Amino acid sequence: MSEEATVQGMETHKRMSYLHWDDYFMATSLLSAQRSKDPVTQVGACIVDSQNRIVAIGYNGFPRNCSDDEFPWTKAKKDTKDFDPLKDKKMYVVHAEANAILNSNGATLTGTRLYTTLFPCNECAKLIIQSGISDILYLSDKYAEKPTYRASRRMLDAVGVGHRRHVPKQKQIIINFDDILEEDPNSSLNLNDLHL
Ligand SMILES: Nc1ccn([C@H]2C[C@H](O)[C@@H](COP(=O)(O)O)O2)c(=O)n1
Ligand SMILES: [Zn+2]
Repeated sequence: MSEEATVQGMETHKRMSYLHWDDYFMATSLLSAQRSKDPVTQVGACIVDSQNRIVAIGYNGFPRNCSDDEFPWTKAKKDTKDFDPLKDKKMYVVHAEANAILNSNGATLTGTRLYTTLFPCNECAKLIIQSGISDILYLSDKYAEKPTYRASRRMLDAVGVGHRRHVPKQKQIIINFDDILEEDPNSSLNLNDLHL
């Protein structure tokens, strides 16, 4: 039997396949990460208040007006003879979590939750603690053993900021613009004509 009960083609019950809150906010973070120009790791973050309202979102990128085409997206290799620390993206990138906090535009973040696609580093942990965020949900912890992430965990644990890996309820969420356009008789837009 289908999830949505129907009588003579009319939906009579609420739709059951709606997104769970945590999946919704993590998906928002993932969507935000898609804005990142970082060729290796795209990170997205979303801050949510106790009433499940999105306060701010962010992704990793260079500071405003620092050109994505002029600043380097490379990682400088320390043990090479032409090592140049100024050619390393980490000198310039604003992390997704930091951008989300900055994008909150002065709203109080006390007691909010941060959804992030990657566990926060130590610098972001400092900002998270100082801004009053009380819980972190993350997807990946791929750098867990690096000192910056161990320091992050140490600070978060010391002050009681909760952190847990988000286990998605849904395996995937498909966004297909075509689905909406196909059911709209007034749409003259043909997605095949788009220049992406
Ligand atoms: N929690 C984090 C961790 C990292 N980022 C950013 C910083 C870089 O743009 C990228 C990591 O690059 P990789 O070392 O994997 O080449 O992710 C962040 O925004 N938030
Ligand atoms: Zn960070």
